[in-house]
Amino acid sequence: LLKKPSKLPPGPPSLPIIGNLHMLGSLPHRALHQLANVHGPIMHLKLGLVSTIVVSSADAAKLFLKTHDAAFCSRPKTQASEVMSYGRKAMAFSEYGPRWRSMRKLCTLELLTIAKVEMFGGMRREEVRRVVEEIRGGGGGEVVDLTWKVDKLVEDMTVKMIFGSGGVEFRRIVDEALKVAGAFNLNDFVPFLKVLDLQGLGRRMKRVSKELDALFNQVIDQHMRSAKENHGNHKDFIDIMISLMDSDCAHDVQLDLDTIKALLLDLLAAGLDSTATTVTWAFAELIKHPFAMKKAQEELKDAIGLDRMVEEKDLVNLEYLNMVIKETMRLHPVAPLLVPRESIEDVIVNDYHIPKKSRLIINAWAIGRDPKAWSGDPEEFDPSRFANSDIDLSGHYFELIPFGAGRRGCPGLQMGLRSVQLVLGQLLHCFDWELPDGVTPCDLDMGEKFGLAVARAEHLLMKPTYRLKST
Ligand code: HEM
Repeated sequence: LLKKPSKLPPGPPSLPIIGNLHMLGSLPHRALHQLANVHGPIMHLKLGLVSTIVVSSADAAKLFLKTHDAAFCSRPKTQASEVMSYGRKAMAFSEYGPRWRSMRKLCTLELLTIAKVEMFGGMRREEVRRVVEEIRGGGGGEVVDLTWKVDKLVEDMTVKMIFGSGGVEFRRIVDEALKVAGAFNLNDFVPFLKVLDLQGLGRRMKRVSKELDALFNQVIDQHMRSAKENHGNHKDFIDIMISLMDSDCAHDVQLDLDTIKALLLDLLAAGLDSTATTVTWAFAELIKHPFAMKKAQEELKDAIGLDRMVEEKDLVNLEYLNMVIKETMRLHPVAPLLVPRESIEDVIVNDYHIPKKSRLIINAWAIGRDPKAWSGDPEEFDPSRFANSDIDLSGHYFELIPFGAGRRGCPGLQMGLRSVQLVLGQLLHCFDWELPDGVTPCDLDMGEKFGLAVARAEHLLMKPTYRLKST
């Protein structure tokens, strides 16, 4: 913790301010990590007009996300959440309160249950197999843009799960929506700049939300027309939501059209890039660490054999693959600063007074590198650090929180993790992977691109060779 000021005002002191908006740069998780190395794991920054607490160690994260979770469980009002999320009608960007609680209940009990994860298993199986065949059809020896392939595969799986089907136009609109929602928006930190809209984000938000709205109306309308023929047989999330519109068990939510559309955007924003980005980071690390790649592939060969592809029932037996995923998420959490929180009341934390409506940023990226929490070299990719360790991704181990923790922790963990395991496992099992001629693992650029999910700056180009015996 920062040292307390020597002259204390009456009552608990405020945390002294040590930084401002200019210090964040283009990769804020890295800049904040450096600041924390100097000022400690709990810092107070003034970002524009917003008082922001930044947390950068496992112990401090536990303090805010467990001990004081009830006080820090809201989300700040942002321009994107207001303009694009139908006045914050859904869940991910909504303020804490009875409405959020009902929406969360609806999501966890109706949409993101283990039963629904299983229900979409057949669809995932077909989609992943189709991409394996596509890559194999390249004849071998040809360079594949793995980033693009994995992005497209996860997009197809997510869109089928939510909408049943998609389209090219859809991708363009959603990409733009994610870009403007993920941008660092000055208007959120210096509200009087909103009228000037210096970055042009406000205008882009309005434009894209209009396009999204038209698209959502079109797909919901199609689903409503075919709902009668489905006879209660739900094929995707929209079917489920439509059936809940008239039902008694909508968990106290008035599931109107705007709420459904806001929820669709939440699910797309949360589900699309997070899964694909994790898979490509894992591939990049495995290419840089051939020993780990070999070990993961040998485990797949021993557990499954080279006569068939991976099935979802195999995934629980793939201990090393799961360690690779944890290690990837430790070093490359897709949301390195999680999703910002806001305090709903005045709180005293470690003798410091933190006023109501303070913003809370949890630097999961820095926590994954906290030398007090991780032995050896925390910067080194080493999946075996999880051997004989109880640490999992559930949010109960604060040194590893890529899905967040506490009341606002990710409700899509099971859904997201299952897709990551299947896509990564299948591609590692079906192919041997090499870098294109003349490129060595040391040349591989590990630069990042900041956004709603922090992806690799460069696409990953790889040469696959089919590895299985049978078709
Ligand atoms: C690898 C995959 C994923 C990762 C790493 C991830 C990560 C996260 C993180 C860090 C948060 C913020 C947690 C916090 O504030 O403590 C979050 C929230 C959320 N995630 Fe995920 N997520 C993933 C997949 C998914 C999927 C597939 C869905 C649903 C289709 C989903 C739905 C949500 C929702 C609705 C929230 C907002 C929860 C709330 O505010 O109450 N996520 N996720």
